[in-house]
Amino acid sequence: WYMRGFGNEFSSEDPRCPGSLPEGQNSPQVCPYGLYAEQLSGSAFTCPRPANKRSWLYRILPSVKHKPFTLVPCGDLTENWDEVEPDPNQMRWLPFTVPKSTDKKVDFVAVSLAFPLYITFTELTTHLRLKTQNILVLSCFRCFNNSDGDFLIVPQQGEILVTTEFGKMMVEPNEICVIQQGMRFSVDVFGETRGYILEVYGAHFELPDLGPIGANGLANPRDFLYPVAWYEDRKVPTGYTVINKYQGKLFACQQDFSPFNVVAWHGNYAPYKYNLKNFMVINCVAFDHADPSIFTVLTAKSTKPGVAVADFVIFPPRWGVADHTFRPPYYHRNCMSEFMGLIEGHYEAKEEGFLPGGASLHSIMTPHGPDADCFEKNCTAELQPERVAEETMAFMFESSFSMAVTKWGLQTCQKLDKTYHQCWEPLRSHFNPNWKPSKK
Ligand SMILES: O=C(O)/C=C/C(=O)CC(=O)CC(=O)O
Ligand SMILES: [Fe+2]
Repeated sequence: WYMRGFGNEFSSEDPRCPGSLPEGQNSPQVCPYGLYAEQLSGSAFTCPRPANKRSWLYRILPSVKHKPFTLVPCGDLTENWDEVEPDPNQMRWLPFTVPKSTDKKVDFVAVSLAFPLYITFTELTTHLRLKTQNILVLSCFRCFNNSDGDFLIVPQQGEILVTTEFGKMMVEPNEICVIQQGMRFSVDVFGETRGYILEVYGAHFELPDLGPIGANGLANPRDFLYPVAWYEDRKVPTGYTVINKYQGKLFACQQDFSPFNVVAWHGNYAPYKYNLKNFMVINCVAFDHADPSIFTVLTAKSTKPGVAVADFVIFPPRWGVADHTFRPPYYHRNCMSEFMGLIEGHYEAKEEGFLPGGASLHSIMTPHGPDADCFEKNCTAELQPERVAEETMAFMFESSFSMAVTKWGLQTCQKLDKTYHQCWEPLRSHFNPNWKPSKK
């Protein structure tokens, strides 16, 4: 089970150790059950209260007890990290291949982090993440910790079991989870598994402000689920590896016990999950296509008011009812970068070619919009109320930063759809210089 809310002051004890959370203070001289107290700070100590994030962990051994970190050699996990190529073209990728469990690099760390699709070293990275069965190995003997930023994980195929210092979360397609900077975690999969990861630096995800919408709507705080404390007191004499991403490089260290040894914790800095089906969709009920910001689930704000490092936006099933309107997304150029993925179904602006497990990238100011089929169909469609995106879940990582696509994304993955631009080629001029407004 889980605790509900968004960024609350939570507290949780593993039921095997009642009273393990110290009463009335964070750092007693001796903690209950002989535990160590450890604070994890997700914000500067002096951040204003609304942004101040920290948790207190009460654990069997503190995380400092480990052998020194050493760089994971290049040519292994980080080989795809620094080759980046700017390219303003519209890009689309066919569904990414799920590596076979016999392939060499197939745990969460190896597969997920070795293949960044695009990178800016300032504020965010998108990883296209694919993985498979033997992540088991990872959860028993390896965990991961990101010192650089936060991960937002979007499983697309197969459920994942995320074990963290705060407890366990089962996350299935149509759910997302967020694991913040510094949290140790591992991932188990149960078959062919694929998903997307967005990494942001320097900001945590928060719920967007609602302005005139009012106090309720979009993603409601009560639908976010936080894990409850769970510990294992497991010695690993053969060595447990902690992998640490620090300044864009991977480091590994050994310790002789499981890091998932937190018996109790309290605080407002913890991982969480959210089911996208709980999103309260708001849409136009009169005319015109509303801007996609109405579909923002979570936002990582930059220091400029209203400008996000990255927004996580979804396009869920809903009603389309706008009168005298071209209902699909309009043609546009955007000062933000738009990376899209598809969890299931058919996206309205691209019925063909944009497939579950694939992706598209429309970079800053790169023109894009509905393909020719979609345009022709929708200028003549009879405008009845109709369901849009039934059985579909598309999403967008939208960022104010420009992206450079890695060599892995351009070549190695072999999924770049070189024909993407052709979906707009049939668009033809309908211009008629003799057009007259119709008499009312
Ligand atoms: O309002 C929306 O529904 C989407 C808005 C978008 O910007 C996403 C796209 O750019 C879609 C696309 O044409 O690929
Ligand atoms: Fe767009």
